[in-house]
Amino acid sequence: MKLTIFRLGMRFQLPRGGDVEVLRDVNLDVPAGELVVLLGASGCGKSTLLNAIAGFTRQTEGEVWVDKRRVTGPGADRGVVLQTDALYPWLNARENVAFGLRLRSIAQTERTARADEALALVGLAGKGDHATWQLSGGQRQRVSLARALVADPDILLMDEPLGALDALTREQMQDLVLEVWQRTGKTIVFVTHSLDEALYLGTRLIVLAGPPGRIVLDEPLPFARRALREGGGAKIKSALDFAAARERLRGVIFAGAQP
Ligand SMILES: Nc1ncnc2c1ncn2[C@@H]1O[C@H](COP(=O)(O)OP(=O)(O)OP(=O)(O)O)[C@@H](O)[C@H]1O
Repeated sequence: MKLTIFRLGMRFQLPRGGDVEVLRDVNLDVPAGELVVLLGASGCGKSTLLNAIAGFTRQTEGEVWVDKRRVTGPGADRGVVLQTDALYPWLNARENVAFGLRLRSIAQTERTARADEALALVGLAGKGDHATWQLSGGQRQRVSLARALVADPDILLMDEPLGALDALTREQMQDLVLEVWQRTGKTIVFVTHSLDEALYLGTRLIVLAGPPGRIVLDEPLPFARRALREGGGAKIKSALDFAAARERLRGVIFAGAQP
């Protein structure tokens, strides 16, 4: 489903009076099925933008639309995965995935079937009965991803979902994100401050600079589709054009402006 961000601005009130401008005039049109990566230095407003799309915080200016519906709060049309997994320790993996369906009064058999299907999609088939403490960090983030997917949202919002993982697990999870994207065709907005991750995962790259956060680069990327065609990333990440793109991007981020 299409995502539209129109003249979005955000100011936060400061406790001692006054306010701080965190986002200014952000405009973005994301067609259905695109994998958009939001990249920018720490504090430039990436999470603030994602939270506004999720409906967790209300922007002070502008509008967010999912297809023809205006976002005014959280909704089942947007699934969210955060850096910390926030799984309920008293529930097993399947129950964690199915939790949102329970709140929507979906019958137990359907909840179980849908949770198991979502777990299979993230490579955790047969792990539904596992307690959360029996799962590795990567597996816990797979459960979080399954939990976001189980309600079949139109858009998947991911805020540094791989940021807390070790380097090897992170690479495997990047390929999982690509696989899930290919199999589900979801529109994904993925926040990261890793240049390599952004270049590898996105079909479109948005660079934010700030404060106040604004878009300084918006361009298509070829590497994700190449990785899916060629079945893996190691060769792509060490290719000359990937290294050149990384260097150029580094310049953009540190200059905070277009090259
Ligand atoms: N509720 C709030 N009140 C005041 N300032 C805030 C609030 N939330 C965020 N900020 C400020 O807004 C700016 C942007 O924060 P945000 O978390 O969106 O950045 P980010 O790009 O996601 O950073 P990081 O990569 O470090 O997570 C920061 O300077 C932060 O301190």
